[in-house]
Amino acid sequence: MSPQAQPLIRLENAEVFYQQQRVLDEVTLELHQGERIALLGKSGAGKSTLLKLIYQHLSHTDHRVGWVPQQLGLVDKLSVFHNIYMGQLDQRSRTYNLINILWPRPKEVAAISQLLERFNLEETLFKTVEQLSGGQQQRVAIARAIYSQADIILADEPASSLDKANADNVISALLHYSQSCVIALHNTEQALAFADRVIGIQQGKIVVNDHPDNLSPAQLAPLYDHD
Ligand SMILES: Nc1ncnc2c1ncn2[C@@H]1O[C@H](COP(=O)(O)OP(=O)(O)OP(=O)(O)O)[C@@H](O)[C@H]1O
Repeated sequence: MSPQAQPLIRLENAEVFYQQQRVLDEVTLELHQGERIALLGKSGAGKSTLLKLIYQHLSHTDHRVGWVPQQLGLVDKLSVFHNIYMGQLDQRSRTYNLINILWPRPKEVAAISQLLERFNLEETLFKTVEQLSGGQQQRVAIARAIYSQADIILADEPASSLDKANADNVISALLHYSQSCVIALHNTEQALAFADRVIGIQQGKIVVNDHPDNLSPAQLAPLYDHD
């Protein structure tokens, strides 16, 4: 990345309040194309709030954002195919969408099946989301963000319901398919292994913002200390 590159977004002394309580405080941050960022901090530190703020800022740009919230945003009564297909609804004509919703075309079925294989979900293609486990649903939400061909994926603890093998697989798929991503995590080792920047939040303030080569698990441990 060239240091002169125009950032995707820049936050300067950003604050967020919920009911007069400040939950993000003086956040100054730039995100650049191509960066893989891990967001760390204990529960309630402000990770989701920061991701939502980043999402709001990106939605005012031309960049396509793949958004994987903690609640996943899937439609329970629809199939995995339909949920993932919805990731590209705005890129296709209304007629093509209608045809695929009623009679999924072999081309789209093949593309989505291939993605599902990456997540060990190939058996679930025409199951409804409500028939899947929490961890399977989490992987479907990530597959949908990838299928949407986003410039940047914002994922809020995408590996929280997964065992280590699936969690590693999900993170590596996110890295493989996304140009840029910001991933909120609780696992410091995972963050140090994949990210090219680690941002640590404590009580709404950014207290770490560095390359993993300059950080150790011991340096990140205070992020998880009790208040
Ligand atoms: N809608 C809301 N109304 C009031 N307070 C909120 C709201 N959403 C979050 N908060 C508060 O803002 C603070 C930051 O919450 P946030 O969800 O950003 O933390 P987090 O680091 O993502 O936590 P977790 O790891 O548990 O998801 C917390 O104190 C939380 O209670």
